Amino acid sequence: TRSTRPQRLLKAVQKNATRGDPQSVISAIDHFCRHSEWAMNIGDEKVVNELNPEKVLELGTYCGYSTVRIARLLPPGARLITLEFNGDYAAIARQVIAWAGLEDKVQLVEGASEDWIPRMKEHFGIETFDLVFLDHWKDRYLPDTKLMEDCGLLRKGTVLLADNVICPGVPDYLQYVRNSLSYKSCYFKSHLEYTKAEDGLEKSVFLG
Ligand SMILES: CNc1ncnc2c1ncn2[C@@H]1O[C@H](/C=C/CNC(=O)c2cc(-c3ccc(F)cc3)cc(O)c2O)[C@@H](O)[C@H]1O
Ligand SMILES: [Mg+2]
Repeated sequence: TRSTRPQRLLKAVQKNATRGDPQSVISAIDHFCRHSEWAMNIGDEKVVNELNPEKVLELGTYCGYSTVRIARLLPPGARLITLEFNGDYAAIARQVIAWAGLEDKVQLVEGASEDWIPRMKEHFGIETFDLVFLDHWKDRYLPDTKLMEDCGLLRKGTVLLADNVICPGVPDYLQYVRNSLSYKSCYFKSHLEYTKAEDGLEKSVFLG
């Protein structure tokens, strides 16, 4: 059978990127997807650099591209937990993350966000997160945010960074974080990967 797109992405990484060099993994994936640098969501790097997070949660790993982009900026000892419930994608992402040499900063959990968010304390000993990157099914951003609130995983100052708030768009989530008294929210205009369409990230700080 024909290889899948994620399998071809992994091959491109193994062929064109240098083991242990996260930037070369990012460039190999950018090239594979015909991204161009200016189209990238540089918002995620700005937020990570400013925040210096110790504990990061990513919802929706896919092939691990944003995982590598974020994990490579983390200080030593910091940890990124990324949740992916599609076994094929999780298998590819594991190899992409390993190729980047970031496996000791990243914990990929194969499972659904709604099942694992309530288990962060007892399973990973995590009380609260410093940064959460939302990039999974768009209709799940809001329920999972409310679940994280209910599980006490957000502390005063926790940053939620949501991808694709314009395209494909997450209207219910945006309405919530922009109108809730518990968040201070702002929008990073960016471009949608692959195209020149406008997209953007929403950065929302939990106020406790
Ligand atoms: C619901 N709980 C969940 N728990 C764990 N993993 C979950 C998950 N939901 C989804 N996932 C996983 O996240 C990933 C889903 C991502 C959804 N993303 C998009 O649809 C998306 C779509 C576009 C896009 C935009 C424009 C366009 F024309 C075509 C595509 C751009 C993006 O940046 C996107 O992130 C998959 O790997 C899926 O298996
Ligand atoms: Mg996305």
